[in-house]
Amino acid sequence: MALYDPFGRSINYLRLSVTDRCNLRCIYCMPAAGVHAIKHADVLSFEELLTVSRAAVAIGVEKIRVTGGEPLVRKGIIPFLAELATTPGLKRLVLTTNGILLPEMAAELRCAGVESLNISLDSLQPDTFDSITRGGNILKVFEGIKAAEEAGFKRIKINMVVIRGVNDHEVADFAALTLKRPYHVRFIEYMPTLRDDSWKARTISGSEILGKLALRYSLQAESKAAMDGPASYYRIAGAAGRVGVITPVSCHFCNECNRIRVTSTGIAKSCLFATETHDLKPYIHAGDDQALRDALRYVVTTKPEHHAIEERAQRNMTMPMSQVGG
Ligand SMILES: Nc1nc2c(ncn2[C@@H]2O[C@H](COP(=O)(O)OP(=O)(O)OP(=O)(O)O)[C@@H](O)[C@H]2O)c(=O)[nH]1
Ligand SMILES: C[S@@+](CC[C@H](N)C(=O)[O-])C[C@H]1O[C@@H](n2cnc3c(N)ncnc32)[C@H](O)[C@@H]1O
Ligand code: SF4
Ligand code: SF4
Repeated sequence: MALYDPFGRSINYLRLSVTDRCNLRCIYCMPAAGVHAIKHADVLSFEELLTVSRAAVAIGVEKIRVTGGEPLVRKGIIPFLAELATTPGLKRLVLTTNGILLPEMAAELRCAGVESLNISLDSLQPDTFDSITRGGNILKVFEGIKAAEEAGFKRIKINMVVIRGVNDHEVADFAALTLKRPYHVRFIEYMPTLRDDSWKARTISGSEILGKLALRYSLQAESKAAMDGPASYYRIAGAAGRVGVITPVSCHFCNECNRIRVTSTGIAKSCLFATETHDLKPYIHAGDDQALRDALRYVVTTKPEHHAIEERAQRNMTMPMSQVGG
């Protein structure tokens, strides 16, 4: 069953946040003091998350990306993923993680039926990584990537949020990772989701990033596969992997948006930046699957044509990504 929004976009992708908690505190995602943790009682149980997922698949979702917070810190995540993977009609189950817990969990994730991993890594230098994540141990992420490869994950995507003056000098080094390994290294434009009066100076556009890479490498544009997310991809001549840019700020992809979001508290959002939210809990708690499906269909009808990042930033509207799922 195909699901379309009012702008004719096919909606087949759900980003499901399973927790707001995290073992890191990245400077662009959470305030220094962290965010007020949501009470356990307000977080959907795994059974409830499965109910939402099944309803989404029943109305046309074919791909679910599990995210957070850090999805791997939630106790019981592996059996949950194994159950989710068996949802009839679900074609692809994927997960986004900061990689810290992958050394011990990569093999279990693979066995549970997760098809591919997106791993966030914003620096290759221990000190810079430590200051971006406020204390993270980069060696765990390196080990995690290795463990994911050993576990048989074929398509490992590495996400780097590029921030001017912080890590932009590492862009070419990240691209070099694709020369020998089949990684997809994606450069993400920094979005002002927390209060940041100098965000425009700190955000580096996808085209500037590609310009930097073109100084060192010859890049060939690559086509996208069905159900792919927002990245545009390129290959350095002869490289095993590819590089990509995700340009939420310069807004090159809202016209092909294919997704809705549900948070760990059962709040559905039609857009990452939507101010209107839809509480699914009443339908989940009532055990009314038909009403839940109708509510999700309604969310799709409220999808905006594009985001309003600038207006939000001007009005100092903040949104820790750890609560929405990125
Ligand atoms: N504005 C906007 N940014 C998004 C959206 N989806 C993903 N992003 C950005 O892209 C980052 C990386 O997202 P991922 O979790 O790796 O997922 P993805 O790139 O959508 O997924 P795949 O292409 O399926 O691998 C997010 O953290 C956001 O910064 C979206 O719908 N809107
Ligand atoms: C919110 S995290 C959740 C999953 C997991 N904890 C991780 O870091 O991969 C998902 C993605 O959001 C991205 N993100 C968070 N805040 C962002 C911002 N202000 N601008 C751009 N990307 C952001 C992160 O880099 C990460 O790739
Ligand atoms: S980006 Fe991911 S790892 Fe970093 S603080 Fe946010 S949720 Fe945690
Ligand atoms: S900003 Fe909103 S409309 Fe644009 S791609 Fe993201 S979720 Fe879709």
